[in-house]
Amino acid sequence: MTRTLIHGGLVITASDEVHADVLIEDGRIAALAAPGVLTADRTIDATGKYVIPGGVDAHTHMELPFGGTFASDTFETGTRAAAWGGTTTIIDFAVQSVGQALREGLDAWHAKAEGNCAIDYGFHMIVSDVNEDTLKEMDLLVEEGVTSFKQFMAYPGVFYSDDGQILRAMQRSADNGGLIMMHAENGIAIDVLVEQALARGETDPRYHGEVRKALLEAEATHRAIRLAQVAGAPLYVVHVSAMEAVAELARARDEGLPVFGETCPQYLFLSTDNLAEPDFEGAKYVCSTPLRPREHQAKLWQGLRTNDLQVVSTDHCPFCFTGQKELGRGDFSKIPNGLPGVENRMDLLHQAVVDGHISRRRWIEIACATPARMFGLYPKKGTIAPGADADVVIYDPHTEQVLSAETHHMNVDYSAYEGRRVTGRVETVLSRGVPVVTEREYTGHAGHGVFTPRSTCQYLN
Ligand SMILES: NC(=O)NCCC(=O)O
Ligand SMILES: [Zn+2]
Ligand SMILES: [Zn+2]
Repeated sequence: MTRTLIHGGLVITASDEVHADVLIEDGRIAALAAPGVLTADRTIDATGKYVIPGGVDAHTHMELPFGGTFASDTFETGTRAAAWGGTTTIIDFAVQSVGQALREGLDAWHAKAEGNCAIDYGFHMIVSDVNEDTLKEMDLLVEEGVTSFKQFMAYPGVFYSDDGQILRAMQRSADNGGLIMMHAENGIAIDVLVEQALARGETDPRYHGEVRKALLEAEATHRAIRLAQVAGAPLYVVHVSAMEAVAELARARDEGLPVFGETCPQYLFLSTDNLAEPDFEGAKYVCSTPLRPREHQAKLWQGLRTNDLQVVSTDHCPFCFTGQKELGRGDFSKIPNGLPGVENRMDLLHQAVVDGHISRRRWIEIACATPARMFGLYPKKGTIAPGADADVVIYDPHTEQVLSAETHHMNVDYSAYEGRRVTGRVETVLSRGVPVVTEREYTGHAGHGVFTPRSTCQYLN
């Protein structure tokens, strides 16, 4: 059994910052000790670097079918890119199509992922068809480690659930311990506004942002919160972008309700200015919930600082500009929804530390520890402590890099952050003690990553 020592770095977790050596044995963290005390067969020098837990990205969509095409990252390319960006666990969304059993959808996602992943992975289950059978299946999924379920108040005719279906799923999750994750936008009202905009000849990407109004995100967020309250269930609202939705979450949390919110780097760093880029370039930034005017960003940062928002995930859902985003030329509603970002999250959030939006420990909390706790993976994932999986990143906080499609590893022909200069860079990544990225060379392989069953949300126990 090889013993590896990470020597001389600043170990940062959600709760501590300490100069310590980290001993790894048998894929797990064996000990932390004062520098120089421990010895091992192999030593990684982390002098002047941060030693942080591998990122936990709780919201990805590899190979998602959407709008007549598929998200362009496979589990192989997407998890490799995640590793390059310092993320060592993803939780992807298996899809139940209408008329299908949950089991069928989940098995299909296992088949896509198994043997192909560079890093560990889990699944949430998208529930598109709430009926008696589906509700019973939810209990079984919780038992096998798929403990969270996404429902959509948007996309009528595709993923959409009405309020009755949502309430029934929430009641079930209140019983079986599952966590409902909500895409909170009033999709019925949005579809009316889409039709009216197109009838006026408003077809450019920027109209995607105009019809998907902040008030319709806030209204749906409020409705989801109250439905969860009636059901006696906890609630996690995904990809929050509107400040009015943050206010709904803050109010509910002040009332003591177990509601949680996630935002994404695109809402913190990009805006409707990007959606308005000419020559159809705005299509690169079409996602739902949509990018908002800049003034929303300050409220999202504030929400992250005050813990009204708890998690930053990517909602990584890449579509190439050529051939995929282009499906919506002349009709913004046909642009496949989603942005690439699984490789960029840890760096962008480190830049937020540099810019003074959050502290170093909060960086690790929102990107590693809290998503692990929220989705039942802690302390196996999300921290550096004896017994935890040795998912560790050596992070160079000083080197500058320029984000670009020329250099990224995601299987997509553009970067949403093209040309952006950030300070900090992943140097080495270990997944269960195995080097996946070694001094900026890829040393991982497809099939190293394994399905990781999860317990229920650890904020409710
Ligand atoms: N977010 C987005 O635009 N695409 C992925 C699907 C979803 O999360 O709603
Ligand atoms: Zn969504
Ligand atoms: Zn998503």
